[in-house]
Amino acid sequence: MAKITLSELRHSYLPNPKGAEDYALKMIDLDWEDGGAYALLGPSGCGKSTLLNIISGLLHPSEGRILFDGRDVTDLPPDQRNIAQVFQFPVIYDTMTVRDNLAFPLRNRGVDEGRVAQRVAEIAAMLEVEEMLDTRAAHLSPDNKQKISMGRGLVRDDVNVVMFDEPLTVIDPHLKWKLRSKLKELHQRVRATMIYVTHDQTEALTFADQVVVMQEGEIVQIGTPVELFERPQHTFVGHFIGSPGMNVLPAVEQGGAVLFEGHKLALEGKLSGQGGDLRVGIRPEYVSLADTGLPATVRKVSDVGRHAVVEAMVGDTPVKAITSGALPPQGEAVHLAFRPDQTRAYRDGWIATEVDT
Ligand SMILES: Nc1ncnc2c1ncn2[C@@H]1O[C@H](COP(=O)(O)OP(=O)(O)OP(=O)(O)O)[C@@H](O)[C@H]1O
Repeated sequence: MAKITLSELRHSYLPNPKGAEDYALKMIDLDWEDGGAYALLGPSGCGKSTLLNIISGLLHPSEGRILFDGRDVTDLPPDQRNIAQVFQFPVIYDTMTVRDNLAFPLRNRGVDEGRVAQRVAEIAAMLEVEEMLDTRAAHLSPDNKQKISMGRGLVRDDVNVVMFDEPLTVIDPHLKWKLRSKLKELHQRVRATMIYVTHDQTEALTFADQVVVMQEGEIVQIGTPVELFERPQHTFVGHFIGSPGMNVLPAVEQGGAVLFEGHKLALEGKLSGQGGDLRVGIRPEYVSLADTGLPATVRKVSDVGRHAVVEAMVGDTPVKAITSGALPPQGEAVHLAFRPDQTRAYRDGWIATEVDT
């Protein structure tokens, strides 16, 4: 396994790119540490596949270098990069048995049969597919085919990185959670460097120790699932992660204070920077219905099981609060309290409050 360094990477699909908008990847500087479990998370079109294809060598970046353990591999073709990849759709040989499918990547590399048998047995046990080993792959369900496809990605222990590209797309929803936690467990056992690409926050947060969040060709935050939830560095992260996402509210600055709909807000710390489009971000988990606070009118209440989401209008702006207490009826006048240590300012999307560490 290897540490993977992406240094000053940019990529444009256009022959003569001009402005930043012509780049599918704007400027990526990133280290993937050896043995880490990473997720690359972002909406459709943000550049995930472009980045993955650059790492695997299917695509040559317009600018920048890719290093594996410090060795420059930018000009190496995919077959010399020693990468295992698991795709959205199963890549297996239908006419072969499960055993031969799992053995294939090893035999292809000339691994001796004793070691092949041992490794296939280990992977089959981890994936709990031992009883299928002699079944022809054509007879497997789509879920099991994808499991075997994952097994093929994990069977070699000499690869630099295992990359998963939306591997649960074809999996039945009720089996997804099982395979998700299985993959996490597999990473803990094999300790390979793994990159899991997805647009699904639950998949990313369950699998990864570190989540790399992308938006429009840029990395907006790298952090643990807790860090992304607790202190979003960008409004996009706050909104994209969480259910519902962070409230992102219009704000104005007045004499060093931050006002939302004319009300002064207490923030987590000192306001930093200046100018730009000022917003306040607070997660619905940290907004509560209280006796005092911002006057609001309830617009909608959605009971989602263990808690409810109350949406209330403060002036012209809707604010969401997650509450488990008594639910107010629609149209009721209420007060909203914001937890100050979870209330942050953002300028042009980026965090603009400082906390003492
Ligand atoms: N072969 C291509 N030629 C031209 N533009 C492309 C090509 N592939 C991707 N793009 C553009 O590059 C940007 C990033 O696309 P990319 O496929 O990397 O995003 P993604 O995050 O992987 O999206 P998805 O989850 O839908 O695959 C998009 O604007 C896309 O339209």
